Amino acid sequence: MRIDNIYLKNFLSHTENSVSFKGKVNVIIGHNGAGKTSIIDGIVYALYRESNRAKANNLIKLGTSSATINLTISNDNSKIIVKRNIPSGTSDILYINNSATARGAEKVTEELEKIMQMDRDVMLSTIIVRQGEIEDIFRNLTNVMKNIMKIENMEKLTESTGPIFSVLKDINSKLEYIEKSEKEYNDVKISLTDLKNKYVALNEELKDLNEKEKEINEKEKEINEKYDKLTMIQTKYNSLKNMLIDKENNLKKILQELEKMGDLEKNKQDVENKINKLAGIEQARNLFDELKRITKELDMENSDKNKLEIEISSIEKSLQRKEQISNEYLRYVEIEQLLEDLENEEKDYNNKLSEKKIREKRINDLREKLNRIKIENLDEIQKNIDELDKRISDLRTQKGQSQAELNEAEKILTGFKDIKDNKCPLCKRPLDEEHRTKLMQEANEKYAEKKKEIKDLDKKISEAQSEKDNLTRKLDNYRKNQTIYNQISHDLNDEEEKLKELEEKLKELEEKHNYYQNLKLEEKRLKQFYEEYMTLRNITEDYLNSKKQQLNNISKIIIEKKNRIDEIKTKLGNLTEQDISDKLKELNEAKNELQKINIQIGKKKTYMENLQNLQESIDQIKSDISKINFSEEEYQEVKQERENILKEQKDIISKISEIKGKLEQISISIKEKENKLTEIENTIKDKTKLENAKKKLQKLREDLGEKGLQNYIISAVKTKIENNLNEIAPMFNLAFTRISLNFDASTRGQKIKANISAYDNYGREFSIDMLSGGEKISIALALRLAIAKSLMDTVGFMILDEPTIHLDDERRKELMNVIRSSLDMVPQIIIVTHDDEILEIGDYVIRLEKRGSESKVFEEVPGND
Ligand SMILES: Nc1ncnc2c1ncn2[C@@H]1O[C@H](COP(=O)(O)OP(=O)(O)OP(=O)(O)O)[C@@H](O)[C@H]1O
Repeated sequence: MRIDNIYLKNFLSHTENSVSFKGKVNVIIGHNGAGKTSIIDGIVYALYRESNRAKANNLIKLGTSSATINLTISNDNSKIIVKRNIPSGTSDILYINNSATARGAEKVTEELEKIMQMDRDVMLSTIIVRQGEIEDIFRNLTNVMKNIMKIENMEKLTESTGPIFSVLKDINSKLEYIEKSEKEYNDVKISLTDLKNKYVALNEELKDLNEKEKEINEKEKEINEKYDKLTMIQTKYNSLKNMLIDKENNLKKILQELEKMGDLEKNKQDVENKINKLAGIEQARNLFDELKRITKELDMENSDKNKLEIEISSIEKSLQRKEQISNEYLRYVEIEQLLEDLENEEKDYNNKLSEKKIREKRINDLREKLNRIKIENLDEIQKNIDELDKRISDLRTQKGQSQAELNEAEKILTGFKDIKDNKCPLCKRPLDEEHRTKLMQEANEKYAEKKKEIKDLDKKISEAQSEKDNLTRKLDNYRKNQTIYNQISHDLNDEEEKLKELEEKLKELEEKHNYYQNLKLEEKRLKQFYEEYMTLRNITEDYLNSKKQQLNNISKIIIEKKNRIDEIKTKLGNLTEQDISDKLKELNEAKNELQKINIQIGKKKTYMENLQNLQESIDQIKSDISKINFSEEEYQEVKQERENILKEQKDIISKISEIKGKLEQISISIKEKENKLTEIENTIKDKTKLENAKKKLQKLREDLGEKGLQNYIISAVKTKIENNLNEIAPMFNLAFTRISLNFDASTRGQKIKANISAYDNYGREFSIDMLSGGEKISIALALRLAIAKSLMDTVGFMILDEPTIHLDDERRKELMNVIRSSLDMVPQIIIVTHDDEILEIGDYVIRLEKRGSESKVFEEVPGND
């Protein structure tokens, strides 16, 4: 069987890669972490669902949720494809020659093991060699053997933590328990007999007590009947007795009350006499009250009379005063009328007066304004302006002449510049240089002189013009002032005329105004009389008469009241107010007393009736009591006897229940003990069976031990492995003729130890430790292949993951030779390495590179570029 291809999707660092193994020696090469070992992990997972990274889910590429591995393997007859998924499930499929032979993870693994003829443990310890583990086979051989022969399960059976040991432990503890139970059985039996004896004795005692209980019950019945009868009579007797006491008490109380009441009729007569005697005093009280009221009223009338007399005298005075000031009042009224008539003229006078003041002020203001305005001689200024005008005109004429001369000079100068035929532009004669220079100089001088002349003239014109402008402005201003002056003078004349008119009118109004003012003064003087008269205006003769009438009426009433007072006083005589109130008090008390006596008399009547009834019922109760014929002594005797019987009965009953309780308790204990005995009997019954089982298990443990079956199994397969080893080893060109393999079970601890030795031509024995590095690697690989071959017919491939790791240069070279030699035994070798040297022995190279977080695969055949 050889490995053809593996397809990895989302497996560790492989996003999606397909790797073919087309050579004999296939070298997977790349840097650390490039994804090399991941390919081997893929192969192992496809074959056995085995993860080298703790758990299967760790094989899924981070950031994805599932991984896929498709492995293609083949032999001469068939092509097998294994499809696996992680997380695993029903989707795993095994195809043989394109037909699905098994489905589901477990089924696929089972079928594959059959095809490969090798289970996972054998494969992983022989033809798949993990990083740097080639020689580990020497150290682990015993374990490898146990592992591949499945002996470790046997060991587990016999270990002190194993199932045989634990069953034995269980049996031992059961036997120990049986021993203890046998002892307990005897103890229980003795105590059971004791209990049964006690039960019989108590039963006898119970019978006696039951007899006694019957007797006492009879007695109890008899005495209860007697006692109930007497109790009924006693209840009746007691109730009658209580009733009698109640009635007698009531009778006593009534008699006491009647005695306390005394001779009520006589008392009543006395009080009634007293009341009759005092009857007149109430009338005297009324008279006294009337006297008090009238006296008070009389005081008030007298005070009203006094007030009226004062008022009348004041009215008479006021009337007198009114008479005195009546002329002033009338004059005041007259003046008021006159003032009212003159009112408008006075107003007119005052208005004119204030108008006069305003006009006077205005005239003053106008005069001040006129004084402030300056008046110039305008003709003089105009004359100066005219002169300036003439001067400017002369200057302009002069400037015109100078300008013409300047133009002339300029023309001459321009004529010289444009000269072409060398003729004088003025005289048109031939022009020599000297003549030309002289003429030019003259023309230039003239030009400069005229220029200056024009400039001076411009300055003079401008000065004269500005002087003229100044005078013109002044003239304008003076003209404006003159106009204003004329206007104000005109206004002033107007105002003065109006003021004159006003003064004349005021003169006309002055007489009335003076008259008005005099009236005003008089009005002021009379005003107080007028106001005083106004306060008295309602006081009249009629008013005085009505008051006098009122005074008359009051005087009459006063006389009437005085008469009535005298009358009452005569009636009352010497009786004082104190006397009256004392007697009234006495009368009220007597009336209250009479009321109380009447109530008592009513009560006395009811008492007398009750007395009669009570006496009758007392006689009746007494006769009932004597009929009952009850004896307290007899009752007490029966009561005591009954109590004694009840006590005795109670004692017997409690004793019976005590014995019954004890009997119940004992019978429970008897039952428990009997159950215990049956239980112990059942336990003891298994003793012989358990002892036999113990012997058999001890034997089984020995047989399954390393010295027994384990040793047998290993020695059976050992010969086959040893033969294979001696067949394979020579292919590595070793200098040994034979290699032996021994498994000894040590006496101490029963552990099997593997011993490998090599023998040379001379029959000398070499232990593994004595061999060279290359020899060790060769024998280790040979041993791995020998084991593999002893379990399967042909070994199709071998996988070596980083075999050179930790090896020095020499050993690395030796290893490469060994690998080359291995090809004779294994047709396909897959080597994982980061060591370029290994490329030397590879005929197919699979290069791995990590790009980002993804592994990329590049396959190549060395020498084919
Ligand atoms: N679940 C995962 N998803 C993605 N990448 C992972 C996962 N688990 C491990 N890796 C990364 O995959 C890369 C490949 O690991 P692998 O063991 O195949 O490397 P290698 O080429 O054999 O390296 P070395 O020579 O160091 O043994 C590593 O960088 C590792 O960190």
